[in-house]
This record gives sequence, C-alpha cells and structure tokens, in this order.
Amino acid sequence: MTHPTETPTRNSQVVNLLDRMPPAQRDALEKAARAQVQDSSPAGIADASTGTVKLSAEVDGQDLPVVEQIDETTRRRLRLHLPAALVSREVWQHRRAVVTHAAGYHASRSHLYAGRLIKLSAMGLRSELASAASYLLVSEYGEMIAEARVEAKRKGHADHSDVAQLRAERRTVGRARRRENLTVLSATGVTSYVAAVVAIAEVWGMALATPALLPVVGVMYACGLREVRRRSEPYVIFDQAAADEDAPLTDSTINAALRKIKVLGEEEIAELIGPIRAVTINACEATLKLPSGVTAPRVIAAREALAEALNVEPSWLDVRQAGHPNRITLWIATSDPFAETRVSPLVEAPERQDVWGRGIPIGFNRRGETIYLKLKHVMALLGGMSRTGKGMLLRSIICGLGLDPRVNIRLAAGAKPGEHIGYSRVCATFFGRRPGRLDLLLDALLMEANRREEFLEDEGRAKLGERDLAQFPLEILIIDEGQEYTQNSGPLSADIVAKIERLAGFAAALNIVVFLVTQDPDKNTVPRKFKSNSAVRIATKTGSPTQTNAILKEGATGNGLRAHEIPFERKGQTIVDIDGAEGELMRSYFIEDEEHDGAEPIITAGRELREQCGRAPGQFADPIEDYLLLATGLSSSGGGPGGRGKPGRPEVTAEEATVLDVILGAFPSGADRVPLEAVRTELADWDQQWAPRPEEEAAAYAGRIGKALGDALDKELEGTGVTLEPTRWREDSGRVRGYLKSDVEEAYEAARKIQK
Ligand SMILES: Nc1ncnc2c1ncn2[C@@H]1O[C@H](COP(=O)(O)OP(=O)(O)OP(=O)(O)O)[C@@H](O)[C@H]1O
Repeated sequence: MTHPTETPTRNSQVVNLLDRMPPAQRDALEKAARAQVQDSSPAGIADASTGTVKLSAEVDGQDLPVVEQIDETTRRRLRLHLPAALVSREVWQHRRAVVTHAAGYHASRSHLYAGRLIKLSAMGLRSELASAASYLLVSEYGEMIAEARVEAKRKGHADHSDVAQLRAERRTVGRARRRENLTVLSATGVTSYVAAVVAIAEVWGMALATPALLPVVGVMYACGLREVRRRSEPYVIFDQAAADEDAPLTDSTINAALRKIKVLGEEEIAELIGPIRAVTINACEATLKLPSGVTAPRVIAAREALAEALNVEPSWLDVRQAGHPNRITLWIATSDPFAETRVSPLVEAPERQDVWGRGIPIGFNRRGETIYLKLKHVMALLGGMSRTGKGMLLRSIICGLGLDPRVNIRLAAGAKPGEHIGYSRVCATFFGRRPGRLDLLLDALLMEANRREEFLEDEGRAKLGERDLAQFPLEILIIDEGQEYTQNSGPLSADIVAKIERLAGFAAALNIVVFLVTQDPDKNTVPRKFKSNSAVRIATKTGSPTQTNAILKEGATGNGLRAHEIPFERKGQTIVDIDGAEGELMRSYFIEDEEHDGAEPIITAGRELREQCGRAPGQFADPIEDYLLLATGLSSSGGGPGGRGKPGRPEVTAEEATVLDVILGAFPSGADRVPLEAVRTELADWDQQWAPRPEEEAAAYAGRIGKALGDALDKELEGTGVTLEPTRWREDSGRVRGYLKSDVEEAYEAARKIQK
C-alpha cells in the first residue's frame, strides 16, 4: 500500500505519518495494506515495497489501492473507563478456563464426594443416636454405680446401700427424662416424619419421597460436621480444584509453589497485581508483588524448581522482573510452547528488512514472541549436531539478509553447496567446497577492512555506523559447514583459521561480520579467538556439555543453558545468546525445505528489491569479487555464472556453460593439473546428472562418468581435430589420473574457434 505524498520543496522533510499512529492502529493498517496488495498481485504475495513511503512524482499515473480505516475510538471510549478486570477479553478467558476446569474437576470426583458425605453423615447419626440413648438411659449413673460396687466389694460386701440408692436415683431421673416435653415431641416428630415419608413413597413412589428425605441428609451432615469438630480431626469432603496438576493458574497455586521452594516463608504472600490473563491458547500470565525482602532475581534464579513445584517443564515457565525488583510477571503454559512449528513471517510478508536496526526474525521464544537477530558490529557463531536445524536457521537468516539491500552476502559452503543454490541470486559471493577460494576471500575482506579503517582514520571516527552503509555495505561472510574449512582443508586450515581470527579481532566495527556455522562444535572447529570475539552465539542441539560450552559462554551449562538437553526430535529448538535475548530458549521459524522450496518467493522478492536499488550481484562495484576474479580468473558473484556455487569465467553464462568450462573451472588457482576425482566433484556441483546415484558403487560411478565425459568432450570438440584425454602422473600418494591445464586450454581454444 502506498500513500502518495507531495514532492517536497527545498529544506522540507518527508514525515512518515505511520510513525505517529498508535501501535494497534498501525498494525491494523499494515495488515489491511498487505492483504490489499496480496489480493491484487498475480502471485498472491505482498511485494517488497509494502509500507514504503513514496512521493507523488514516483507514483504518477499508477492506480493505487486505497485502504479504509474505521475510527474505533468512539466505540471503545466507554471500555477505556472500565477497569481491565471487567472488560479485558484475556482476563475473562482465564476466568472461564478456571471455572470450566473446576466444574469438570468436581464433576469427575462427585462419586468420591458422595462417599465422603455418607461417611460424615453416618458418623453424625451414630454419635447423635448414642448421645440420645445415653441421655434417656441415664448412662452417667452406670459409672457411679460401678464405682460404688467396687467400694462395697473392697469393704467385704457388708454394705450395698450406696449401690441401691444410685440405682433408684437412675430410675427416677430416667423416668423424668423420658417424660420431658422435648423427648416426647422429638419422638412424635420423628415417627410422624417417618410415617409421612413412607406414606408419600407408597402413594407417589420413591421419586417424590427422595426430596422429602433431604432435610434428614442436611441434619445428618450438620451432626457429622459437629462431631468432626468435636474430635478436632481434619476431614475434607471437596478437593481443591486449583491444586490439580493441570489446573489453570491461580494466586493460591503460585503462593503454594513459592512456599514449597522456600522462596517465600510460611506466612509470606505474593500478591496478584491485577487479574491473571490468558495470553495464548495454552498459556496465561500473572503479575505479582513480592513481599519485602524477596526480589525478582531470586525468583528468576529458582525458575527450574518453581516449574517443578507448578508441575510443568522448565521450558513452559517464564519469570521476568516487572519493572520494580519486587515485582515479577510469571508466564506459564499448560502444554509445550515449542510443540508447534511456526512458519517464518517472511513467507507471508517478504518485505524489506532492517538487519541493522530491528534485526531478522529468526524464531519465537516460549511466550511466542518473535526473536530478532541484529548483525551489527558482531561476529556470529552457530553450532550443533547434524540434522538439528542449523540449515533451517540459516535459511531464515539468508532470506532476511537478502531482503536488506544494504547487505553484501558472501556465502562459502564447506559441503553440500546444492542446499544453498536457491540463495545465489542475492549473494554477492557464493561458492562451495573451495578452501583456496575461501582463503582468498578472507584476504580480500582483510584488505577491505584496512580500506575501511583508513577511511575512519581520515574521518577521525572509531567505527562505521548505519549512515555509512551506502558507502560501505554490511559485509556478511557466512561460512557454512565451517568444520570442513577449519579442520579438513589440509595445510590451508591453519591459514583460514588465522585469517578468521584476525578479522574477528578488529573488523566488527568496520561493518564486516563473519558468521561461522559448524557441526559438532569443539576447540578444533571453533577458533578460540573467534569464539571470544563473537557476541552472537546460537546453539541447536549439541552432543555434550563440552560442545554446548564451545558455542555458548564459558560455563554456560552451569547457568542453565543446556543445549545438549534439547530433545533431538524437537528440530529447530535453539538457545540464543544475542542482543535482546540473552541465553534464551527459542524455536527457529520454519521455511519449507522438503516438499517445495518455500524460500524461493522470498529470494525473488529480495532479488527484485536489490535490482530496484542497483544492489543485485553484478550490479554494483564489488572490490571483493574483483580481487577474487583477478586472482583466479573466475567469478563467484551470484554463485558464479551458473548460479550454482561454482566459480566460472564471468563471460560464460549458465546456459552457455559447457563441460570444457567446468573442467577448466576445476583447476585450483595456480595449479597446472587436476585429478579426475576433482573434475567429477565439479561436474556433480554443476549438474545433478553428473552426481553419484543413490547406492551407486564408487567404481560404477567412475566408469559411468568416464564414459559420459568422453562422449560429451567428443561432441564439444567435433570438427576441431583436437581430442582431450586424461593423463597419468605420479604423486606421493601413487599414480593419479587427470587433466593437464595446457591440454584443456588447447581444447577450449579449439572449441571456441569453431563456435565463432
Ligand atoms: N524450526 C523448525 N521447525 C520444524 N522443522 C524443522 C525446523 N528446523 C529444522 N527442521 C527440520 O529438521 C530437519 C533437519 O534440519 P536441517 O537440515 O536444518 O539440520 P542441519 O543441522 O542443518 O543438518 P546438517 O548439519 O546435517 O546439514 C529438516 O528436515 C528440517 O525441515
């Protein structure tokens, strides 16, 4: 949605009125604008310019959609004056949950309650009958008579007068009691009542007699209660619904849990500030004032024990300080907040991103809030075991970076470059599995860092800022499967590690970021100095506490950051230690990667945005690619001429590339020969038909490719009179088969001439 604005006169300024709207109204307008553009765009997605202010001159003659906003303030005015406890939908939602839970809880226990009521009533009836009988039979005289008899026996049966006298007295008192008005009335009442109930039952049946029995039940219950109190025995008929395992949160549950973990003393109370609110389908939030002497950090430190006391997993509970150190907000879920996969917002809205200021949306925390990754003046590290979601996280990051044209993405894949081919259209540099080229790329970045430093020196400044991005774009070098370069590149590994560490030491403030992604992180795969300089640390599931410590802060596992305890089946669950989310558990956003390429529309939007700004690969002066081209004669801008992560001669486009181009591209810089094995890898990277088939034996694969290569070369060299055959030479490891560069260059020239 575009708002036409008058072209500004000199010294005037364009003001974005959206910035002045209340957040709710702005969100509604943004949503409506996006829906409008989605409806009117052929692909059904909002374009990258949604939300961009344009001047009237820029949109002259265009048919712009109009989004109407209804002013809801008047309708809401009354609501504004009522307390939140009465009008808040979330509060009522929580209350409904409490009542519904209590009703279900008590209904399921009704048989227990009936049993306890009958027991209590029987106890009451028994005790009342016993005391009535004791009254009417004057049983208190029984003891006195027994004592008189013992006394008489002691005196040798000489005198029985006391016993006789007491018996006579008992008879007189008993007679008097049985003639008392109350006794007579009670007996008459009870017999009349029983007769009436029997008569009702006989005439109208038991159904009508039952309500007539209710007073008896009530009286018996009251008698039972009196008896229980007299005995001072605890007797509970109705259980507490709030104490149930899956009961919605109430203040009594919270207080009981805080007392159980000894954060509160027996007499202390944490008071609710405002009502408890339902915040998502499965979670609610309460704000509490703690008693004096108990602070929020103390409760936060005891989070895990509190979770246990509240019968939930630690990841289902979040405790934060609510401004004052004596106040906390407590957020609790009734089921795993990470159970559900969430699709990246970039899929729905592939719009311009602000990597510098706001960051890239990479995932959501337990509260469902979006976590943004800012790549400003930092070095970044991402590690974890294989198949734990590193690639997916990188997917969100590269898509986000692609949508900010101020960023130059340099992607060096240590393995599986095929996984990244889709990103090549927004990558200033992209290549796979080439330690030599990465070494050169690091040299180029070090030179660029020096150039930027000289600029700062001239300017008298210490670091580059956002306003310098037009002149010095944010250079982000992503090294995926970094272990292949830092550990498995033979003699080059040491050079690569040393250069990464050097860059990490001083380039962050120069808008140069190294983002190292590594499998099975440890001391060998993560260079020590790089780690100590990285302010962005992200761990997917790791294999051990040592691996967790290799990514997150030293002693991270002791601080509760236990990436090795993340369940393997919860793909994408991650611990991030980044600006704005220190040591926070999150789950990465999902962008479809198996059924279809869900990143494709985002990368297309990023490419279009970059083309509009003249910032697509190849469109701008790029000293780093220039350096690589000069050193190797090959370009990897936009993933090389084929866009497949294979550097090639810049003059050859993907459609024009031939097998000869691929063989020529397989020679490492400065080498005069290349083994057949390297040629096969190069061909497989270029086109899937050259890759090994599933379960194909190495020998069968070599035979198939040897034949196909021979045929393809014959075809390309047809009519030239030149043939190209592999040669054998001796190396330390034994005899090697491959091509000599002079032979390939001769064949290449011959083929070129005939094509002309
Ligand atoms: N946040 C997520 N939500 C849902 N599924 C995910 C998420 N992250 C990853 N997955 C799924 O988990 C699987 C493995 O993810 P991914 O390929 O990113 O792992 P990886 O760590 O990069 O593995 P490797 O190191 O072997 O390349 C994929 O099938 C992916 O679809």
